Amino acid sequence: ALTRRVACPDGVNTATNAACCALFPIRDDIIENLFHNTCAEEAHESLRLTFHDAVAFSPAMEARGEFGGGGADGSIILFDQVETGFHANAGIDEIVQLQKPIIARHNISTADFIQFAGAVGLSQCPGAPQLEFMLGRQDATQAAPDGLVPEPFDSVDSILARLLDVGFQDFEVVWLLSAHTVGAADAVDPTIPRTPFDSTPGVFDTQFFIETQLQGVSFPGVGNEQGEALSPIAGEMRLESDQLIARDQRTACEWQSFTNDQEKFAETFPDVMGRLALLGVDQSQLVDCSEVIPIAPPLPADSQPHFPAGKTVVDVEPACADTPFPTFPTDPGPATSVAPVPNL
Ligand code: HEM
Ligand SMILES: [Ca+2]
Ligand SMILES: [Mn+2]
Repeated sequence: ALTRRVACPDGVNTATNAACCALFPIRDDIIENLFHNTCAEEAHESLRLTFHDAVAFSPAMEARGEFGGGGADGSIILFDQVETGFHANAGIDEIVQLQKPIIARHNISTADFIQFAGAVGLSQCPGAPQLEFMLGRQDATQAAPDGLVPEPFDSVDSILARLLDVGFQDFEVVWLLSAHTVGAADAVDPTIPRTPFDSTPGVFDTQFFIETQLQGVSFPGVGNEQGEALSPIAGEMRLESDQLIARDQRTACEWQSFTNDQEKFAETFPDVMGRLALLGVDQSQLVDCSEVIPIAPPLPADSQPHFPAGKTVVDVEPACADTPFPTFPTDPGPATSVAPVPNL
């Protein structure tokens, strides 16, 4: 069936719902002036911000009669004096300060902007699936309580329980952690800002799942910081939580299943990110504006799942009892060393 589209006042775009027209100039503004058309620090931090705003929501606390946070309600920016001080939000003040003036120059709720910017930011990353964007969140009237955002030194039990509280099963936590394929750490070891979680932090590929299954051999900086595990290659950071979730019996097979399955991202990541973006949100008035989210470029033509140079299957610590670890070609050349993510 043909979908009736309305012409937007900008004379350029059309939309299935007129309410979505307002998003085109915001999208173009942030692609140009926040992300600089690149999947780098600002796009990565904007994706992380969607999680830290939304996951601060606890039905378990509400059931005990306590305020459990408002979820995807913009509180992390609206009450940034409180929430950027939480230990789990270390370093998030930088993207908050970059997003604030952009929100001020557009007519959009802070809650919507955070989720919108995360989805648009991800579209800058080759290989990423298109995320849904629903418009119409109400802004927070108070800060979220501390203690709801998982930390990299938390136990697997605690991380899985926290995410189950907001509706995610064990295997869906693995789906969510695909985000770390475009990520780096600034605060885990502050002497080495923007140290990536995989060798391809500018690309939404499966390398994160392959490389986290390699035996860790060294620390990239000072070493052995809280929440840090040994990493397999120079310049790469491994979070203790990623190390443990990759090896836990509840999650290891799901983790391994991503190593050679780029297509799997298309059906899994939008599902869990779409639900994350609606935590705590009154869904009765929302408008689907997913059409405004760009389609990410494809992976580079020569890109294929691989072991980093110097690594082979003997370096793998397989953790899935059901299925052998897949084999991959080893990149040629001297041992891979990863450069910090650019800060634009
Ligand atoms: C479930 C447990 C999780 C833990 C313990 C965790 C922990 C962390 C930590 C410690 C960092 C580094 C922060 C820094 O030092 O700058 C990080 C980065 C990041 N996280 Fe997570 N994370 C989790 C889940 C998620 C989820 C569900 C998302 C989905 C959006 C996500 C997205 C990101 C991104 C995109 C970055 C990179 C930010 C950048 O490169 O600047 N994380 N995470
Ligand atoms: Ca990657
Ligand atoms: Mn960062």
